[in-house]
Amino acid sequence: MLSINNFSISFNETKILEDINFDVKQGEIVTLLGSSGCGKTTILRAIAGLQKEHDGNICIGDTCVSSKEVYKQDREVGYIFQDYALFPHLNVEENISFALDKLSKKDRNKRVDQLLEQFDIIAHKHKQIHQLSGGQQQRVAIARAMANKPKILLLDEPFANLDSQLRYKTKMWLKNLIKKYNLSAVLVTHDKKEALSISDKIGIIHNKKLLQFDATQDIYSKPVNFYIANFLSEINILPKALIEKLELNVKENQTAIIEISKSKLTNKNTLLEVEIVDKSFCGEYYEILVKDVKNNETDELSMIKSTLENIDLNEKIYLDLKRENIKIILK
Ligand SMILES: Nc1ncnc2c1ncn2[C@@H]1O[C@H](COP(=O)(O)OP(=O)(O)OP(=O)(O)O)[C@@H](O)[C@H]1O
Repeated sequence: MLSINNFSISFNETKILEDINFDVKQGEIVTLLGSSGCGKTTILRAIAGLQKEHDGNICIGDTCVSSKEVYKQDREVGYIFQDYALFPHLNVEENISFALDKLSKKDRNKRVDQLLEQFDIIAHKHKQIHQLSGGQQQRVAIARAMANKPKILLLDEPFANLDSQLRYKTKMWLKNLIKKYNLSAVLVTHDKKEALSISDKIGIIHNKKLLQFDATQDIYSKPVNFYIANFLSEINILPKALIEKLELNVKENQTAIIEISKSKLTNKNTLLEVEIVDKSFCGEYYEILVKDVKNNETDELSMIKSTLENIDLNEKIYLDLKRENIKIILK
């Protein structure tokens, strides 16, 4: 449905994105994830035809366009902006009608009422935008983006302005909407939990490049490098002493990692006895400074993040790290 090919872009001679390639199939939700300023919105704007100067091409269905070639109206794309971009001087009905200027007045009114019903905002039809809650404003923005029955929805940080309760509900609602109408959606966010919970596929952008683009489960379980692993999950980097003790084959350009949730301490003997030297509470886990008690020759301390659940601190304490949970990946 949507294909981004060799997409590169510079602003004021500074390269922002380089050779980006990915596809979005019909019915698929793809999330572009990356830190602030990495170029996520720029990709959405280019897909919508709002950012015309770029290299490479963008294909929607069978139509491939490079810079400047096709007007955005032809692209069958609905764009939901981060700040919703509703017109403050128009009411709800007028905001949605605005997107339907090609229809007759009668058809326009009919379609607006249909959308207001569909998005459960009919009661707010005549309200001004400032009279709506954040969640209601978002529904108006989505109704406006859906007005022309687009094939592709572009969503820029769609949950950023909602509180956590509403965020969860809206996420599920939006996911169902996209699936029900078999749309393709590209969503951008810097929130990894959001990305993991809504997406079929995730692309991670860093240092101008799309580092990895994969199905959500795959990118989470098989990150190609440390940046991605660290971005998507809470991990421990195994200290050198532990790598040696576990006889792991870790090359110069590699690092060994394990998720915090799989980094356990136990009172059962695992042969990796440690002494807790210090601990700091960090909410979901503790940062624990441990010393290898078996190795008297070294005073080296290692930091491990773990919970202290089911641990008797007065007994001998051991690290419990299952080999199959340790990943060796590129630095
Ligand atoms: N029209 C423009 N002219 C010059 N620089 C621009 C323009 N648009 C974007 N940029 C720059 O390109 C970079 C990427 O911006 P973009 O908005 O795509 O990032 P982002 O990943 O969406 O960030 P955020 O998560 O903070 O919204 C930024 O450094 C930004 O300042």
